[in-house]
Amino acid sequence: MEASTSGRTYHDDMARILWSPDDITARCRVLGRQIANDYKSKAPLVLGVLKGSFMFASDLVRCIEPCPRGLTLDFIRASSYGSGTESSGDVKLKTDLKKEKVQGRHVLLVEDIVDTALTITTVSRYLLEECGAASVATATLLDKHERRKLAYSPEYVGFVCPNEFVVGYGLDFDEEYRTLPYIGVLKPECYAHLGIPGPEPVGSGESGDE
Ligand SMILES: O=P(O)(O)OC[C@H]1O[C@H](OP(=O)(O)OP(=O)(O)O)[C@H](O)[C@@H]1O
Ligand code: HPA
Ligand SMILES: [Mg+2]
Repeated sequence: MEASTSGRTYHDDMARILWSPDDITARCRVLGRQIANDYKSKAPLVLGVLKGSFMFASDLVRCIEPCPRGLTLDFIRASSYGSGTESSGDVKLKTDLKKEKVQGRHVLLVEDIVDTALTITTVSRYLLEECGAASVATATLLDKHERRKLAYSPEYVGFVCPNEFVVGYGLDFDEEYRTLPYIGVLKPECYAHLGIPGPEPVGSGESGDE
């Protein structure tokens, strides 16, 4: 289970839950129907961006029905946050995708979150410019558009995410909390407990209340 050595669970570390498992399931169904309709005359190559997208990709693809031309699934690894709450700015890609498998394909990237958009931009450029994809679109569960460093508008968005660091349902802080079945915000003391300063508070509000 998710208990730490002290007997605490990940759930105990949550300050607020933003989206429940039911909220997420409902959005997966809506997005799956939209994607099925948009790709009905194409055979998309759905590419999950690991690790964060592992739960969303798994749930979303089961909702993409019907797909009369077929749908193939693969993954690409991209990381830039390491153990912190800010992008390092250096997006490291790891993939064993064969370029010829991507060439001429309509790629649908699946992301857990688009935040600064450095990751999705790097992955999209790689697929279009180096692999010759015919098109690249993105389905992201969360869109934290307030934090963009590069302009990017994902085609399919589950939820608009407030400007806060979120965890759960694939999203991690220092590799933890990915297994939570919902998405939420950690208690501030969790960052101190792990020996890393917490994210900048939202806005400039000195009272801490929104
Ligand atoms: O828009 P951006 O600011 O680039 O942030 C989004 C990316 O950050 C996270 O990946 P991370 O580097 O944490 O790797 P992970 O998926 O293995 O957790 C997340 O899964 C996205 O891929
Ligand atoms: O808010 C976030 N949480 C976890 N990982 C992330 N990667 C970008 N933004 C986030
Ligand atoms: Mg991460």
